[in-house]
Amino acid sequence: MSATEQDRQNEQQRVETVVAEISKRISELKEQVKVVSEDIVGIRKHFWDDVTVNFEDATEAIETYVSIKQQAEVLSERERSHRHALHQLRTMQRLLHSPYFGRIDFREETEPRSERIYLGIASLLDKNDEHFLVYDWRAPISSLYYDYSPGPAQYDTPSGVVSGEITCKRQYIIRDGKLLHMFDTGVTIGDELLQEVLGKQADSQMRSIVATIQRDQNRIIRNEKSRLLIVSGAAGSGKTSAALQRVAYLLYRYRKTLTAEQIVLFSPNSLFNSYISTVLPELGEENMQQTTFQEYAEHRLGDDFRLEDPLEQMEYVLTAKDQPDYAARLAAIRFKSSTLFLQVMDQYAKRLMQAGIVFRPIVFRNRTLISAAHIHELFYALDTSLPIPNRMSLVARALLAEVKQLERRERTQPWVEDEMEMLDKDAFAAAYQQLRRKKQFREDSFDDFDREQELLAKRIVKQHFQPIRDFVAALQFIDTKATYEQFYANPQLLGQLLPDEQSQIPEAWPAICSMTLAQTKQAQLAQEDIPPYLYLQERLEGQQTNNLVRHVFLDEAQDYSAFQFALIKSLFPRAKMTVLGDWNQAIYAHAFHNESFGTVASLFEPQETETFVLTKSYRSTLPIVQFTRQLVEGGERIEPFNRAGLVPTVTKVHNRDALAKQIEERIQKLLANGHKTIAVITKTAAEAEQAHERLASRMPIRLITTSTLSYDTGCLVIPAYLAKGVEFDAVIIYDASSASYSEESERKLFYTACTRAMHELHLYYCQEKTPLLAAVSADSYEHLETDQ
Ligand SMILES: Nc1ncnc2c1ncn2[C@@H]1O[C@H](COP(=O)(O)OP(=O)(O)OP(=O)(O)O)[C@@H](O)[C@H]1O
Repeated sequence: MSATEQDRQNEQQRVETVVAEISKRISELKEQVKVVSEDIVGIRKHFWDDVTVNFEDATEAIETYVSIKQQAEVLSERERSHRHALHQLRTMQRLLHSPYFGRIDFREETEPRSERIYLGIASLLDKNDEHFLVYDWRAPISSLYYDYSPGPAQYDTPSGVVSGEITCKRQYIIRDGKLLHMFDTGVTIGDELLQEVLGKQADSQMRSIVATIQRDQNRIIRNEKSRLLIVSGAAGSGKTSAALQRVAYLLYRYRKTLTAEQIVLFSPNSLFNSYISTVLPELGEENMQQTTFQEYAEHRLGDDFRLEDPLEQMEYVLTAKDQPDYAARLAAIRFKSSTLFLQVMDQYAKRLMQAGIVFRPIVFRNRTLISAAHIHELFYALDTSLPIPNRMSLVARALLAEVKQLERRERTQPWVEDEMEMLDKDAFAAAYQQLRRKKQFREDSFDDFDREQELLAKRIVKQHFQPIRDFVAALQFIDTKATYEQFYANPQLLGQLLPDEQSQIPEAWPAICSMTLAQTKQAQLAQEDIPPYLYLQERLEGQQTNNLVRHVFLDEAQDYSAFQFALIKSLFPRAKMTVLGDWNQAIYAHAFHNESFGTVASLFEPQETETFVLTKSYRSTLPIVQFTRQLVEGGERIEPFNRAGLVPTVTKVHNRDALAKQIEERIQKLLANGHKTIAVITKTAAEAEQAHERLASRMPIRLITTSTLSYDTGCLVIPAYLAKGVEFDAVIIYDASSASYSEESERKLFYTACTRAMHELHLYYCQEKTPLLAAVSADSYEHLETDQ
């Protein structure tokens, strides 16, 4: 069935009817919000007028209590109703702009006629609250729209499967109450609307995709069964989009039991957090909690160590190749992030059950009150089959009892008397008052000088001992740092802890050990040491788990090490996990030898796990995807979305000055072509600074660094690893010469940078172009050479 002019007129009329209904609701809701807020102000103002306060006897007091309670309930009911009306009002305001985006005509098997289902970002009932003028895109019936072409179709409902036939499927672009376009579609969500959406200019914030969710993405969004959902997808295939619409779906599906605070998204960096932060509010939902692994590590270890940032580590890997310990450091990064090392740490923790944990003594005024050896003895006297954290709690309990004894004995120490003499009048008066108060319940006299002295001593010692009690309760007698260091102090130990003798250990292990110790001695922890350190800490002190969180999302999951997966899983024992990533974008050194989601999959039972693969790339034009997919192994499996555009260019320039001039000219052209966000992507932060310096004298351009929290449209210079997950209208690769991208290990970073482009991609190089372009066929880009 194709859309005729008559159809179009009917549809425009329907839009107008629905918009009129929405406008009416908006006025009603505005009035309601006004009335309710006036009520609230009134109740708050006159709260006590309607309450009879009388505490003369128990009956009166109860009546007073009941009357206050009633009044408070009226107030909180009004407040609830205000929140509800406001929420409804906001939803209606969002619908007013574009009330729906799709329609299916569905005839249930048992019905003679089909029903028209219009889909929008929220539900709208007619004025009698009987029929849906618009269905929420997350309603069970709406899945038909995403999953089927016209023909036989079915959907799940809580009471079973409903089968029937889709007789028409239509898409609309409605803006400000005007029907701009409509398309009838045969296949899933037709190309026209996607073309329209994807052809737009990039924003500094991500947009929702509910109008054009593809079938494969819908399966991810609506999956409810798996404890672990793994999504492996090409650059630009909509992994992040699917994750965010999934959050919105879950909040709708479980709206009675699930709140946004019970969902946590781990993302690559703060810039990315701000990039995605508008999607859920656009859909009328609150944002989930957003964090990064580094933020979590800072929270746990930030007081004890200066933690290296993942981006500092990255900058080192990319720029410190000439340093003498570079090879050892790289080996350390890879080894310490591997599953093998996770097993080694596990073995180490098991061995610590029998012997070897280092303890801190309990020291008071430079005197050892309880020696480390004594704590060691207490700990290892306990049943060795008990988990370490349980034994630690028992030790803490025993220590607190000992501290109590010691505290009593301490009262007779000369320093206490000295301190008493130093007490000023006020302190004496306070002690006296305290004694007086206590005296009411005692028989002996408060005049008793000795007793006053005794109580003052008790008070003084108690005050001084409080930090000791805190120290014990916080298990600070465990010296995790020394226990971690002890593992490196004896490089031979590793051999004894390997799960099997064939395991490969780095040749540079002794050097790695010294390097690690040199850092920890200065209270610094390298990025690769953070997960194993945290892991050991958890094994010694016990988990700091969060039982409230029900869903954890890990975006850019290829950047997580085996350790990080294991830690995150154990932190949220009651949560389902959605893990999304692309191995072609595994830019961190620890990921080079860890090319699958096997590690994370092994954390759950196979029957609890489902894996989805997204192969179609939506972000970039056809020529850009045809270019970028040749950069990576297996790239032929990446399917471009058929959107026309200019072929990428690769331009040779003579020197750095010429480079800046050429880039400036390119940017002017891009701006003239209507592109809004243009990113000059460099390999490193150091290079970004240099590029910015050269370009900033020629045009307004912003430098993005690790401390940038958000960005606006415009021109920017950004290092590749900060551009992760983000996209731009046009990308300029600042220096694609062989001097810059020379190593195979930089391929993924280079690929990540190039795949940030939506509409145009331009690469520049001096002298030789990078060997990473060798496999790219010459007809997939335009080679340009300048005479400058
Ligand atoms: N179904 C869709 N409809 C419209 N746009 C889509 C759809 N799927 C993806 N996109 C668009 O494609 C672009 C890339 O999506 P997204 O960032 O979610 O991909 P990704 O797989 O996370 O990418 P990367 O791994 O490269 O960061 C975004 O602009 C997104 O809006």
